[in-house]
Amino acid sequence: MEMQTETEMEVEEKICRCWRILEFYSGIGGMRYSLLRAGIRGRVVEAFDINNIANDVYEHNFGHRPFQGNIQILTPLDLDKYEAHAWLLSPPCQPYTRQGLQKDSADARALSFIKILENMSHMMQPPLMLFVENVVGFETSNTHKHMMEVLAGIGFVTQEYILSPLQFGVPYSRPRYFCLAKRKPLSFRNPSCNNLILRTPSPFMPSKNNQSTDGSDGNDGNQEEFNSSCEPIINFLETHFLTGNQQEYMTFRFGTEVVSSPADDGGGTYKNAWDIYSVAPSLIERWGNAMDVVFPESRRCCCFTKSYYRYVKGTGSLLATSGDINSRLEAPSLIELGLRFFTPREVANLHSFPAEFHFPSHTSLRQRYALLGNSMSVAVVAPLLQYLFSESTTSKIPTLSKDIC
Ligand SMILES: C[S@@+](CC[C@H](N)C(=O)[O-])C[C@H]1O[C@@H](n2cnc3c(N)ncnc32)[C@H](O)[C@@H]1O
Repeated sequence: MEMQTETEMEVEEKICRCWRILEFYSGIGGMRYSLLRAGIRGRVVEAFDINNIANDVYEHNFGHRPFQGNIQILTPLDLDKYEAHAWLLSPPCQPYTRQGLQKDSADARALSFIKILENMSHMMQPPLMLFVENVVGFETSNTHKHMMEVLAGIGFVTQEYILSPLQFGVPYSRPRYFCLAKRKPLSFRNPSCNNLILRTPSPFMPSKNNQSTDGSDGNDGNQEEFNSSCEPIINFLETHFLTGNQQEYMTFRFGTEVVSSPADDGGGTYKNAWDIYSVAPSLIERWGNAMDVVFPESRRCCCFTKSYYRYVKGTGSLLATSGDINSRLEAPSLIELGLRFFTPREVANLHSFPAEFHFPSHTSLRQRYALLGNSMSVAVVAPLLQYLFSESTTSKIPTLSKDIC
């Protein structure tokens, strides 16, 4: 009995030591996987998303169904009740994408984010830390300007980054904007980066994998420079889709270890995988010139968008299953390269989602691609979160100390 009480106390103490975190626009849980990978002692006290299917996936993987509804309806009082120390937000990016109309704050999809920012100014206890993810282009928007004004008004100090998985050894080009904000008296470990937009992870990751991109165009800096330090795409492929030669290559390079998950996506529904992932010759004939073709040995592929698989132009790379990287030049036609789409599991691997991540069986292939396309790179977000939560010692916590021992 005594033992039992002791254990309970330990458990309670552990819970007490957690940061209380809110995850807005939770989707399929990219932020939550990043928190896990970062090893943050935090508890997601609530997640919020309007999308039913995204919430199914989140619940399937985390055992908790996010609050389903429009974030816009949340009041300062509602938000205060969560007593959260940190807010993680990845609002819709369509208002700011280069391909879109760039309606910015006039786009209805921007309203919930603007509303939640404004709510912060009216809260009794605004969060102590904030993390925002969006597309490149957000940093020049009106919404961004408004965000910075609100944050400054309630005593936040900020650091901003534009980073891509290519800078973290992952052969995947997905540059994204990130804002890290801490409310005074909390401070960043590296305050010399306050009020700057940086294109390098060096302030928080001074290691061989990251390379300075200061002065780049925001699209990934010097691609060739990154390519040499990235793993080959083959490491992210489902091994049961590899050809005999490619499997030999894997065995030669990595012994018998299987790097990517060989499992199907949870439901076991897609047995004739080759058929559903191969690119139809008619599509190759029509759009071949616009296709981004990569090989298993390639060390870079393009960003997968939510329209991948529905469209081939500009939505993500296609994988050549015959020949090698030199074949692109030698092959008389793209059709000979045996092009196929990356599978959802492979896209998840390139997003650095853990092998335990699965889709519930009722989600369709298109829904899986759409949800993944909206999600984020855990390889990039995890170290950013680690940096955000570091140096936030309890002695500096002004008012919300009751949950932190
Ligand atoms: C860019 S995605 C974020 C995805 C998420 N970070 C992930 O890892 O999957 C934006 C998400 O916000 C949700 N969303 C958009 N507007 C919303 C609103 N007004 N209220 C609640 N959720 C919203 C969408 O359903 C979508 O899942």
